Amino acid sequence: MSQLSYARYGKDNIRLYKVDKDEKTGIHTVIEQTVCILLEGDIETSYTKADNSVVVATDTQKQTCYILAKQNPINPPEQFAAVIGTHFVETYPHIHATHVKIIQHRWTRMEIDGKPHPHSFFRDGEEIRVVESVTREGEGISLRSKIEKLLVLKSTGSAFHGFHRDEYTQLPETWDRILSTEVEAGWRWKSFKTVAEVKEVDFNAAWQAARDITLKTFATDSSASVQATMYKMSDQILAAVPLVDAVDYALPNKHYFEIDLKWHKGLKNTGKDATVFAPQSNPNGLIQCTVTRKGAKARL
Ligand SMILES: O=c1[nH]c(=O)c2[nH]c(=O)[nH]c2[nH]1
Repeated sequence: MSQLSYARYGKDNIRLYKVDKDEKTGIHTVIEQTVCILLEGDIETSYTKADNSVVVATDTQKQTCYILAKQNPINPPEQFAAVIGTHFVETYPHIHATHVKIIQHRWTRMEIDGKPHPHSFFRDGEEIRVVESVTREGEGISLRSKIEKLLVLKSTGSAFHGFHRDEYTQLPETWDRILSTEVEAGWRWKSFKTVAEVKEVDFNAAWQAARDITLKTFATDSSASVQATMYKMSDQILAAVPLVDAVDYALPNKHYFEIDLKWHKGLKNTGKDATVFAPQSNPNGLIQCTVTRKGAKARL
């Protein structure tokens, strides 16, 4: 009658914290992550025949995550994802693929009296660093890194004019508008054969470069549109990180509407006189793109 056509299982929302304590200087470095592990393989009978002998319990997966975190660096998260993924594929002959997602939360070192504090940190926003990995038996490790939930706004330096007009168009052209978005930026790495190969890569430098390029381009570009600005960002990340094959952005356009206040004693609050705006929750524009190197296959 029926057949199992998709099966993955594992542990989600494994919360993990690791501290590195430098004995000489007394400086602590902390990392907090949320890990998801999903396994694939010859596990059909656990669904179709109640055969638990093929099940590496999700609790075992969680315990393994803690042990691997004790035995290995968990920063950069790309490297830890590869370590976890490879462990399951190499340890269990019937497990053929591991999908690992790691969300790294921000703990930024406090500055007290102008000096970096050795062991105190604060959460400076909701921005997260994300890694998605797939380790497949015989096929190596594929990695995608992401920045998510980085909220930015510029109060000028953005225009939107010259767009298609017809009988459905009401939006006026603008040469000066507010631009705000919550950045979701991803970069896909060339595939790696082994964990040793992954360990050679400076993922933290790439994350820093992608973040710096995103912020600098957002701030300094005379934006003709979200589309044009995000393409410039993608292009620069591809140039800065040679091991990256593809860069993608998904940028919501978080609108700020002008409010006409001339009904009140002729108050001027539109065009160049606009200072009070109404931030909109929804609907919002949503602009997406993937940019690859010339000659690479497009995946639109
Ligand atoms: O940068 C923009 N891109 C669009 O496609 C668009 N559409 C729209 O209404 N406003 C904007 N802004």
